[in-house]
Amino acid sequence: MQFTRIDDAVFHYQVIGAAPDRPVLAFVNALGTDFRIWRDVVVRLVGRFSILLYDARGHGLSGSGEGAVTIERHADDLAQLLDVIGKGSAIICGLSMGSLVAHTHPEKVKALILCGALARFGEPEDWDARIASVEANGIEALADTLMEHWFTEGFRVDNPADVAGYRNMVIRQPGAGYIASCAALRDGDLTALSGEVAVPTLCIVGDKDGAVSPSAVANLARAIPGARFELIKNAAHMLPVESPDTMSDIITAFADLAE
Ligand SMILES: O=C(O)CC1=CCC(=O)O1
Repeated sequence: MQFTRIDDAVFHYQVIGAAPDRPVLAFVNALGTDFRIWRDVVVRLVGRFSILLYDARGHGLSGSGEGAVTIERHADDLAQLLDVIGKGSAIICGLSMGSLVAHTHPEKVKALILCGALARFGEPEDWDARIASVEANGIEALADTLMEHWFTEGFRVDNPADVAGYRNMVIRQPGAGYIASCAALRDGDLTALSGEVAVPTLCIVGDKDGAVSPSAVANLARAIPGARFELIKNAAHMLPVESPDTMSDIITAFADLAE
């Protein structure tokens, strides 16, 4: 199956490499992306894990549903999707917005991998300005800036087709879904939850991340009891695209320790 209904929306998902003896590894997307961003990591990890990929509410081929979107609502969707595939809990790896979603339902989490993660992203007025900009001019007006945040200059010079493709991905996200998740990010603050995380946790960030500062991610790791921290060299925000070898090595080593 590739689609399922959760509450008021249809969700696009895939389970890859399912086997009863393999730990479940669920990937949770960043704002403005769909699950294709994980492809190069998934192909490296597929024999080791049962992998769940899905498009978040209002992204990719998943529907938006009605009403406001919050980080908690995104997390409820993930929790229900794990139930749909018959898995009570998983190692959850979230990128950016996905990192907030990843640790909102502790009962569903065996271990956490938080990539380009913060407990709170930006100031509310920045999100309001972004929402106003997308309402007025569409996502396309942001796309070049996003590419600079997502990818290092070296990657952009060496891989212009990939960058053009991911630019297409972001500008083709449903505008209403993108705006709804901007509002979720504006209102989402998991600072109080960070100190309560009780599962093995790894925080990862690229040293050239243009969306979050590596030192802020290091601070998040310090706030989470026992969390490890990894800085990936020569990488920006879109770690699974720019650094799939390093990402998959780090994920495998962490899962070995966490099991
Ligand atoms: O879109 C951005 O600016 C970076 C970002 C913040 C949360 C997220 O998922 O992406």
